[in-house]
Amino acid sequence: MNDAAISDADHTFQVDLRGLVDLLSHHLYSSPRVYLRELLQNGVDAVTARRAVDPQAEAAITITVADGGLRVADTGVGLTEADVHRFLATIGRSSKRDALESARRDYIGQFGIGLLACFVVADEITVVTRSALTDAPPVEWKAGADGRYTVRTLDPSAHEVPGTTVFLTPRRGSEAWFAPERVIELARDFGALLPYRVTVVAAGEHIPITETPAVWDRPYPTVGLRRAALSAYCESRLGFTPLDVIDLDVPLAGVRGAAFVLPEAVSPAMRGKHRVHLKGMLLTENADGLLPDWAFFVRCVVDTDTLRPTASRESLYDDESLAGVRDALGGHIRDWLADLAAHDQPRLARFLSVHHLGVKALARHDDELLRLVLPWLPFETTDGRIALDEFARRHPVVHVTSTVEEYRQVAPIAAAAGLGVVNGGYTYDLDLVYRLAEIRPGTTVAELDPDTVTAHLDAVDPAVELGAASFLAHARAALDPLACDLSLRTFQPVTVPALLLDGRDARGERGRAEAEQEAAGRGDDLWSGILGSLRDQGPRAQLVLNHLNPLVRRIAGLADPELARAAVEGLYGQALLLSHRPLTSAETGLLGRSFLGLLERAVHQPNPAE
Ligand SMILES: Nc1ncnc2c1ncn2[C@@H]1O[C@H](COP(=O)(O)OP(=O)(O)OP(=O)(O)O)[C@@H](O)[C@H]1O
Repeated sequence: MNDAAISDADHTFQVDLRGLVDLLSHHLYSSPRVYLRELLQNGVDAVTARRAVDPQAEAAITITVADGGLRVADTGVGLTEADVHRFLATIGRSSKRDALESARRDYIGQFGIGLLACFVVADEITVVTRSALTDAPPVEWKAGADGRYTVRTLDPSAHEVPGTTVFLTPRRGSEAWFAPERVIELARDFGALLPYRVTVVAAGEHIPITETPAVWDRPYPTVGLRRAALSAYCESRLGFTPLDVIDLDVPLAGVRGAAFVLPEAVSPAMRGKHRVHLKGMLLTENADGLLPDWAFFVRCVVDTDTLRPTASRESLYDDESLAGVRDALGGHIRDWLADLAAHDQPRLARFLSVHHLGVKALARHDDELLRLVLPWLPFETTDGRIALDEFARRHPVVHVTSTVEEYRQVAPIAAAAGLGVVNGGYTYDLDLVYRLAEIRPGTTVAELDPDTVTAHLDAVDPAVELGAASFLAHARAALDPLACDLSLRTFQPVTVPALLLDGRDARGERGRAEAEQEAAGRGDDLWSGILGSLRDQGPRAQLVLNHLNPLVRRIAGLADPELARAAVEGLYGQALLLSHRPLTSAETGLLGRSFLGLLERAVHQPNPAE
């Protein structure tokens, strides 16, 4: 044999089973509890395979907890000795993958690694199996976590009927996974919806595990009883009493189940936590991606026979089928909402009082739904917390603020002056209010801008304006570098001396003015020149002084330029603080200057006693 012949020889990969089991237990499965799921699943698939050839064959899986160990027996198809070598002893090989496409869809398993999950809790697996397809005697397969296995033929009396029994003894430290109550709990969790009868036998007692048909598939005499049964199911499986129950049924994707409306508001960021069964077997209690993001107000329990699991079988494979199911389930939730809007407004109102945020998120992308739920969606407005549609009926021009602070400060004054204002500062509200114009012809939506508010405030008597001319000239000169105009008006309440109005554009202008000053401070003439040239085009903020306010009346009479400047800067600063906006460095400087200037004047007043 020459060198070339040696190097060309075929070699076979060796698998280090210990390394593989370590990988599975620490990186693939989230908990050793999956060992029971894999055993159950193999039992179910084996029965399915047997029933494909013998539809009348018994279909039962019995888990017996005894002597600290576990025995899982099924009445499935069983294995011949050749099958044992081929399927049990070959990692990654699955008889289900070899099956015809049509039959493959009936099985839960597909990867050929599930049995290894038993090595997460046991050092040895013993399988005694007898094929239902041949007359071959039973075979025993004993495999160790070190990768060695033995196969021997048994006397027919060792397994009198076809089927398979798997024996496990816990590894030291894993005993808790074999405790009867733990086994019953795991079996119920994973197996309650399986299509064949599953029983746990512990201390001589036979405990039924399967509760089929699923609660959503059972017949009920009335709609009320059905709701009550589903609510109780939600309580036991998801831990809350739902506000409402929505039936889910997507026949094309073989998805059935229910969506339960959460009784309390949750953050839109809190998604997932859906319970998904695959052909009855619980896949995960934490499925994400099953519903559109906007449907964060429901939790689902579904059974599906088309969605694909990942190899860990603990989440759904994110593919086109899942996307299709997500759309279809989203459609169900939307239809439910539309139905409430049309036929059951009290229930809709109860739902909206908890989940209006979710519905607003949904309605933003869905005109039809927006039209449907709009009459009941609550918004904060100057007419109180009312529906947008009702508000639009009262106010042909709907003014909206883009921040909560702006609303708090300006809306009461604007409302007193006869303007209708909606607070657009909360999540989604601004978008929705603007969309109103498209959906409701004849309605105008406008940002609450400084000019509109000022125009609605009562002008002062021309004689008063004339008397304050000197003060106003000094004050305007003081505010000009801040890109702010000044006007004198009267408005309620009298306790508010000044109102600072700056729409979104004016805020941009304030930023520009700040940048210009900074550039000038750095001696950057070119940049400050460019910024300066933009100045005249920029919208300006408005400081509106309230001539009903006694302090303002006195200030308006000031003739001393220095005092007038300090006073108006003080009023500007106070109005700015009330608006809760972040201060620019120029504004912080102005506030400090004005406060100290006024303090200085206060302490320099001649003492009448002297
Ligand atoms: N109880 C059983 N009865 C009959 N055959 C079985 C049984 N358990 C396992 N097998 C055979 O052993 C093969 C490997 O099983 P294993 O659980 O490792 O993988 P799988 O079920 O095919 O796929 P998955 O990794 O997705 O669970 C199966 O395909 C099946 O042929």
